[in-house]
Amino acid sequence: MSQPPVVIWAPAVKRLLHYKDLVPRLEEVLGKFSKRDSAEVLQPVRTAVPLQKHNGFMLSMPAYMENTGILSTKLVCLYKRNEGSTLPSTQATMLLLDPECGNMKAVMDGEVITHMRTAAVSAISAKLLMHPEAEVLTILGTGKQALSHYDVFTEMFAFKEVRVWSHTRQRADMFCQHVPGPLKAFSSAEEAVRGADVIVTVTRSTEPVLFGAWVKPGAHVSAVGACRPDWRELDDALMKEAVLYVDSREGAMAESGDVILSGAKVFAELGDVVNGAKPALREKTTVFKSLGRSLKKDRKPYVNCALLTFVLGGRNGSSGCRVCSAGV
Ligand SMILES: NC(=O)c1ccc[n+]([C@@H]2O[C@H](COP(=O)([O-])OP(=O)(O)OC[C@H]3O[C@@H](n4cnc5c(N)ncnc54)[C@H](O)[C@@H]3O)[C@@H](O)[C@H]2O)c1
Ligand SMILES: O=C(O)[C@@H]1CCCCN1
Repeated sequence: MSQPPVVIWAPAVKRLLHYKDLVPRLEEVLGKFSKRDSAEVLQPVRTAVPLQKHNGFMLSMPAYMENTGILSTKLVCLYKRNEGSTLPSTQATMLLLDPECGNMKAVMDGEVITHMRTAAVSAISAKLLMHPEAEVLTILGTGKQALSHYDVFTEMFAFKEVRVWSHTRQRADMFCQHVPGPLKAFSSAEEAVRGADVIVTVTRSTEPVLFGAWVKPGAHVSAVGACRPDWRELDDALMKEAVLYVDSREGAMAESGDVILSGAKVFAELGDVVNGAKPALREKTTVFKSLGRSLKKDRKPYVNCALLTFVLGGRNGSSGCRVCSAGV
């Protein structure tokens, strides 16, 4: 009989997972994914179950990395919470299985993983695409993703100024009180954005919150919210003017309202840039549209929780996963 799975909850994930390890591993897997080699990263269609009664979705995101020996799935519940709700809008669990015999090796909290993975991929986009002398970072949104993006962007880059906007001034002020380091809260998104070199959009908005007319030419945008085909965070002007990078072409065409509804053309995947197959056009205005997974009804591999199991549960010789052998 197989051993019961190891349970790794949020405090342990926080202890184990560090951006300095996560960022290079994610960069490596983004590159592997863009080569479309199914022995490297195979992530079939993500299934989305609408929870109409509760205004949400349950997403099932399996992944297999044959060469690395990783089999996993992430389950995400995504809710459109009412304003003022204290419940998280995104909740996630990860299951790590042994690909040799199918037994479950670990059950992991997926919330911290989702916060950190998403922010780390945005930071990779900035590393590759922002102007090398970028000085001003603006974050639109003040939730969980805003915090993880603040953490990794300030760890990796030396911005002279960090600005934050939320759709209520109170939220922006609260965010500034809770994070260490100098931050400026703004009541107007336009004022927060004008002159910024890097802009991160991490809101639950379904309408544009960032407009091309405000964006400084040559700025880099990491657009993280709006993950449904009819949701927007960016307006048409920005989507059409900017050079568009995505995590997956298939995902962007299937899921991103910003891409689908604006008719913008994808220039490259981040993995293409990592692989040297496409250039990083730093001097242009660039948008990285982050989605993390695909709903498209095809069998193309995709990348998301595979990235995290690669980091958390990479094979350690023949003895099984690092997480289990570490006995966490
Ligand atoms: N791309 C990815 O891989 C990925 C991963 C995780 C989350 N997300 C998305 O990122 C977004 C943020 O996630 P989170 O976990 O930080 O959520 P959260 O609920 O913690 O924070 C959301 C923020 O959006 C703000 N907001 C809500 N409605 C708004 C509106 N109409 N206009 C402007 N701001 C509004 C809230 O005040 C809050 O600051 C969500 O859309 C989520 O689905 C994307
Ligand atoms: O890839 C993810 O994990 C997230 C979950 C929430 C919606 C957007 N994508």
